[in-house]
Amino acid sequence: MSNAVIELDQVCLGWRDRVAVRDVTGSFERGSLTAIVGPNGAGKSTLIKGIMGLVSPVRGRIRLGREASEQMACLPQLGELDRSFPVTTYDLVAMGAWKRTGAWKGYGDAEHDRVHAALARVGLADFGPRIIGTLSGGQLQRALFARLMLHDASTLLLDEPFAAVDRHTTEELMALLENWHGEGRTVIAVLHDLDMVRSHFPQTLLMAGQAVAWGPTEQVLTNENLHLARHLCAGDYL
Ligand SMILES: Nc1ncnc2c1ncn2[C@@H]1O[C@H](COP(=O)(O)OP(=O)(O)OP(=O)(O)O)[C@@H](O)[C@H]1O
Repeated sequence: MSNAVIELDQVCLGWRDRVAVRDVTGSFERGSLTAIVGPNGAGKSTLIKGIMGLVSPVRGRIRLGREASEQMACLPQLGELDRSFPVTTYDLVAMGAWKRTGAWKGYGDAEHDRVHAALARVGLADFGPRIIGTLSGGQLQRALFARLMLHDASTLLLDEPFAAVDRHTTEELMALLENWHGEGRTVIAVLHDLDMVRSHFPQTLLMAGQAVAWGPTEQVLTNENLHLARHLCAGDYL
Protein backbone atom coordinates (compact mmCIF):
# COMPACT_ATOMS: atom_id res chain seq x y z
CA MET A 1 0.00 0.00 0.00
CA SER A 2 2.74 2.43 -1.06
CA ASN A 3 3.35 5.13 1.52
CA ALA A 4 -0.22 5.14 2.81
CA VAL A 5 -0.78 4.76 6.53
CA ILE A 6 -4.57 4.74 6.22
CA GLU A 7 -6.45 3.85 3.04
CA LEU A 8 -10.16 4.43 2.55
CA ASP A 9 -11.91 2.55 -0.22
CA GLN A 10 -15.47 3.74 -0.95
CA VAL A 11 -16.11 4.00 2.76
CA CYS A 12 -19.69 4.51 3.96
CA LEU A 13 -20.35 5.00 7.67
CA GLY A 14 -23.68 5.41 9.38
CA TRP A 15 -25.62 5.61 12.57
CA ARG A 16 -28.46 3.10 12.65
CA ASP A 17 -30.35 3.71 9.39
CA ARG A 18 -28.68 7.08 8.59
CA VAL A 19 -25.62 7.34 6.37
CA ALA A 20 -23.26 10.04 7.71
CA VAL A 21 -20.25 9.41 5.42
CA ARG A 22 -20.68 8.31 1.82
CA ASP A 23 -18.19 6.75 -0.61
CA VAL A 24 -14.97 8.27 0.66
CA THR A 25 -11.90 7.02 -1.18
CA GLY A 26 -8.33 8.17 -0.64
CA SER A 27 -5.33 7.78 1.61
CA PHE A 28 -3.36 9.48 4.37
CA GLU A 29 0.34 9.26 3.60
CA ARG A 30 2.98 8.47 6.21
CA GLY A 31 4.19 11.68 7.84
CA SER A 32 1.44 13.84 6.33
CA LEU A 33 -0.35 16.67 8.15
CA THR A 34 -4.01 16.77 7.11
CA ALA A 35 -6.95 18.91 8.21
CA ILE A 36 -10.48 17.53 7.92
CA VAL A 37 -12.92 20.41 7.47
CA GLY A 38 -16.56 20.86 6.56
CA PRO A 39 -19.88 22.19 7.84
CA ASN A 40 -21.54 20.96 11.03
CA GLY A 41 -22.86 17.44 10.51
CA ALA A 42 -20.56 16.83 7.52
CA GLY A 43 -19.36 13.51 8.95
CA LYS A 44 -15.90 14.59 10.14
CA SER A 45 -16.14 13.04 13.62
CA THR A 46 -17.85 9.95 12.21
CA LEU A 47 -14.93 9.47 9.83
CA ILE A 48 -12.44 9.80 12.71
CA LYS A 49 -14.45 7.19 14.66
CA GLY A 50 -14.44 4.93 11.61
CA ILE A 51 -10.65 5.15 11.32
CA MET A 52 -10.34 4.47 15.07
CA GLY A 53 -12.50 1.35 14.60
CA LEU A 54 -15.29 2.68 16.82
CA VAL A 55 -17.80 2.65 13.95
CA SER A 56 -17.73 -0.09 11.30
CA PRO A 57 -18.23 0.76 7.64
CA VAL A 58 -21.64 -0.23 6.29
CA ARG A 59 -19.89 -0.45 2.91
CA GLY A 60 -16.34 -0.12 1.66
CA ARG A 61 -13.08 -0.74 3.53
CA ILE A 62 -10.72 1.09 5.85
CA ARG A 63 -7.23 -0.39 5.63
CA LEU A 64 -4.65 0.51 8.27
CA GLY A 65 -0.97 -0.02 7.63
CA ARG A 66 0.89 -1.90 10.36
CA GLU A 67 2.15 1.15 12.17
CA ALA A 68 -1.28 2.79 12.20
CA SER A 69 -2.98 -0.33 13.52
CA GLU A 70 -0.37 -0.75 16.25
CA GLN A 71 0.33 2.87 17.08
CA MET A 72 -2.68 5.12 16.67
CA ALA A 73 -3.92 7.58 19.28
CA CYS A 74 -6.88 9.94 19.33
CA LEU A 75 -7.69 13.23 21.02
CA PRO A 76 -11.50 13.14 21.37
CA GLN A 77 -13.85 16.10 21.26
CA LEU A 78 -14.00 17.75 24.68
CA GLY A 79 -17.75 17.09 24.80
CA GLU A 80 -17.15 13.34 24.65
CA LEU A 81 -15.14 13.36 27.86
CA ASP A 82 -16.94 12.78 31.17
CA ARG A 83 -15.49 15.63 33.21
CA SER A 84 -17.36 14.53 36.34
CA PHE A 85 -15.21 11.39 36.48
CA PRO A 86 -13.09 11.81 39.66
CA VAL A 87 -9.67 11.42 38.10
CA THR A 88 -6.66 13.68 38.58
CA THR A 89 -4.93 15.49 35.74
CA TYR A 90 -1.85 13.36 36.41
CA ASP A 91 -3.86 10.13 36.02
CA LEU A 92 -5.60 11.39 32.88
CA VAL A 93 -2.21 12.04 31.28
CA ALA A 94 -0.71 8.79 32.62
CA MET A 95 -3.49 6.82 30.87
CA GLY A 96 -1.62 7.60 27.66
CA ALA A 97 1.10 5.16 28.75
CA TRP A 98 -1.39 2.33 29.14
CA LYS A 99 -0.12 0.36 26.14
CA ARG A 100 3.37 0.25 27.64
CA THR A 101 2.42 -0.32 31.25
CA GLY A 102 -0.70 -2.50 30.86
CA ALA A 103 -3.42 -2.60 33.46
CA TRP A 104 -1.41 -4.26 36.21
CA LYS A 105 2.28 -3.57 35.69
CA GLY A 106 2.24 -0.22 37.43
CA TYR A 107 4.40 2.78 36.68
CA GLY A 108 8.16 2.87 36.86
CA ASP A 109 10.20 6.02 37.39
CA ALA A 110 10.60 6.46 33.64
CA GLU A 111 6.82 6.71 33.12
CA HIS A 112 6.45 9.12 36.08
CA ASP A 113 9.16 11.28 34.54
CA ARG A 114 7.39 11.19 31.19
CA VAL A 115 4.09 12.30 32.73
CA HIS A 116 5.75 15.18 34.58
CA ALA A 117 7.67 16.21 31.45
CA ALA A 118 4.46 16.14 29.36
CA LEU A 119 2.56 18.18 31.97
CA ALA A 120 5.39 20.72 32.03
CA ARG A 121 5.53 20.82 28.22
CA VAL A 122 1.85 21.88 28.03
CA GLY A 123 2.19 24.40 30.87
CA LEU A 124 0.45 22.30 33.53
CA ALA A 125 3.45 21.43 35.72
CA ASP A 126 1.55 22.20 38.95
CA PHE A 127 -1.79 20.76 37.88
CA GLY A 128 -1.08 17.03 38.36
CA PRO A 129 -3.13 16.61 41.58
CA ARG A 130 -6.10 18.64 40.31
CA ILE A 131 -9.33 16.72 39.60
CA ILE A 132 -10.13 17.18 35.89
CA GLY A 133 -13.58 18.60 36.67
CA THR A 134 -11.85 21.68 38.12
CA LEU A 135 -9.87 22.45 34.94
CA SER A 136 -10.92 25.11 32.46
CA GLY A 137 -11.66 24.02 28.89
CA GLY A 138 -8.24 25.20 27.70
CA GLN A 139 -6.43 23.49 30.60
CA LEU A 140 -8.26 20.24 29.89
CA GLN A 141 -7.33 20.46 26.23
CA ARG A 142 -3.68 20.95 27.25
CA ALA A 143 -3.95 17.86 29.47
CA LEU A 144 -5.31 15.84 26.53
CA PHE A 145 -2.35 16.95 24.43
CA ALA A 146 -0.05 15.78 27.25
CA ARG A 147 -1.83 12.43 27.21
CA LEU A 148 -1.19 12.18 23.46
CA MET A 149 2.51 12.75 24.18
CA LEU A 150 2.46 9.76 26.53
CA HIS A 151 0.89 7.63 23.78
CA ASP A 152 3.95 8.34 21.65
CA ALA A 153 1.96 7.07 18.65
CA SER A 154 3.05 7.35 15.03
CA THR A 155 -0.48 8.20 13.85
CA LEU A 156 -2.45 10.90 15.68
CA LEU A 157 -6.11 11.78 15.17
CA LEU A 158 -7.39 14.97 16.81
CA ASP A 159 -11.08 15.91 16.80
CA GLU A 160 -11.43 19.71 17.14
CA PRO A 161 -8.28 20.12 19.24
CA PHE A 162 -8.66 23.90 19.44
CA ALA A 163 -12.33 24.09 20.41
CA ALA A 164 -12.89 26.15 23.57
CA VAL A 165 -9.26 27.27 23.55
CA ASP A 166 -8.00 30.88 23.49
CA ARG A 167 -5.63 32.19 20.85
CA HIS A 168 -2.49 31.95 22.95
CA THR A 169 -3.20 28.31 23.91
CA THR A 170 -4.14 27.50 20.31
CA GLU A 171 -0.76 28.80 19.13
CA GLU A 172 1.10 26.76 21.73
CA LEU A 173 -0.85 23.57 20.96
CA MET A 174 -0.47 24.14 17.21
CA ALA A 175 3.30 24.34 17.72
CA LEU A 176 3.17 20.96 19.48
CA LEU A 177 1.17 19.50 16.63
CA GLU A 178 3.67 20.83 14.07
CA ASN A 179 6.45 19.40 16.17
CA TRP A 180 4.86 15.93 15.94
CA HIS A 181 4.60 16.39 12.19
CA GLY A 182 8.29 17.40 12.12
CA GLU A 183 9.13 14.16 13.92
CA GLY A 184 7.62 12.24 11.01
CA ARG A 185 4.32 11.30 12.65
CA THR A 186 1.10 11.23 10.63
CA VAL A 187 -1.26 13.88 11.99
CA ILE A 188 -4.95 14.25 11.11
CA ALA A 189 -7.03 16.97 12.77
CA VAL A 190 -10.66 18.03 12.48
CA LEU A 191 -10.76 21.83 12.40
CA HIS A 192 -13.18 24.68 11.76
CA ASP A 193 -10.76 27.60 11.44
CA LEU A 194 -9.98 27.74 7.72
CA ASP A 195 -7.34 30.48 8.14
CA MET A 196 -5.47 28.21 10.49
CA VAL A 197 -5.81 25.31 8.05
CA ARG A 198 -4.48 27.47 5.20
CA SER A 199 -1.44 28.58 7.19
CA HIS A 200 -0.48 25.30 8.87
CA PHE A 201 -1.88 22.26 7.06
CA PRO A 202 -0.39 21.13 3.73
CA GLN A 203 -3.23 18.64 3.06
CA THR A 204 -6.99 19.02 3.52
CA LEU A 205 -10.00 16.74 3.22
CA LEU A 206 -13.20 18.78 2.74
CA MET A 207 -16.23 16.78 3.88
CA ALA A 208 -19.94 17.31 3.28
CA GLY A 209 -21.37 13.85 3.89
CA GLN A 210 -19.09 12.82 1.05
CA ALA A 211 -15.56 13.96 0.23
CA VAL A 212 -15.94 17.19 -1.73
CA ALA A 213 -12.17 17.47 -2.29
CA TRP A 214 -9.00 15.94 -0.84
CA GLY A 215 -5.45 17.02 -1.57
CA PRO A 216 -3.16 20.05 -1.28
CA THR A 217 -4.92 22.65 0.88
CA GLU A 218 -4.84 25.51 -1.64
CA GLN A 219 -6.47 23.28 -4.25
CA VAL A 220 -9.13 22.04 -1.83
CA LEU A 221 -10.20 25.26 -0.10
CA THR A 222 -11.41 27.07 -3.20
CA ASN A 223 -14.55 29.21 -3.13
CA GLU A 224 -16.19 26.75 -5.49
CA ASN A 225 -15.51 23.71 -3.24
CA LEU A 226 -16.58 25.58 -0.10
CA HIS A 227 -19.78 26.67 -1.81
CA LEU A 228 -20.47 23.09 -2.90
CA ALA A 229 -19.86 21.80 0.65
CA ARG A 230 -22.29 24.38 2.06
CA HIS A 231 -24.84 23.44 -0.57
CA LEU A 232 -24.51 19.70 0.17
CA CYS A 233 -24.97 20.36 3.89
CA ALA A 234 -27.80 22.82 3.29
CA GLY A 235 -28.80 24.68 6.39
CA ASP A 236 -25.33 24.41 7.86
CA TYR A 237 -22.38 26.73 7.47
CA LEU A 238 -18.62 26.65 7.39
N1 LIG B 1 -23.82 8.86 18.08
C1 LIG B 1 -24.60 9.19 17.05
N2 LIG B 1 -25.82 8.65 16.89
C2 LIG B 1 -26.61 8.97 15.85
N3 LIG B 1 -26.26 9.86 14.90
C3 LIG B 1 -25.05 10.46 15.01
C4 LIG B 1 -24.16 10.17 16.09
N4 LIG B 1 -23.04 10.92 15.93
C5 LIG B 1 -23.24 11.65 14.82
N5 LIG B 1 -24.44 11.38 14.26
C6 LIG B 1 -25.00 11.99 13.03
O1 LIG B 1 -24.08 11.77 11.97
C7 LIG B 1 -23.99 12.93 11.14
C8 LIG B 1 -22.53 13.38 11.08
O2 LIG B 1 -22.15 13.82 12.37
P1 LIG B 1 -20.63 14.13 12.76
O3 LIG B 1 -20.58 14.34 14.23
O4 LIG B 1 -19.76 13.09 12.16
O5 LIG B 1 -20.42 15.51 11.97
P2 LIG B 1 -19.26 16.57 12.12
O6 LIG B 1 -18.85 16.94 10.73
O7 LIG B 1 -18.18 16.07 13.02
O8 LIG B 1 -20.06 17.80 12.77
P3 LIG B 1 -19.60 18.97 13.78
O9 LIG B 1 -18.76 19.92 12.99
O10 LIG B 1 -20.93 19.58 14.15
O11 LIG B 1 -18.88 18.35 14.95
C9 LIG B 1 -24.93 13.97 11.74
O12 LIG B 1 -26.13 13.94 11.02
C10 LIG B 1 -25.12 13.50 13.17
O13 LIG B 1 -26.40 13.88 13.65
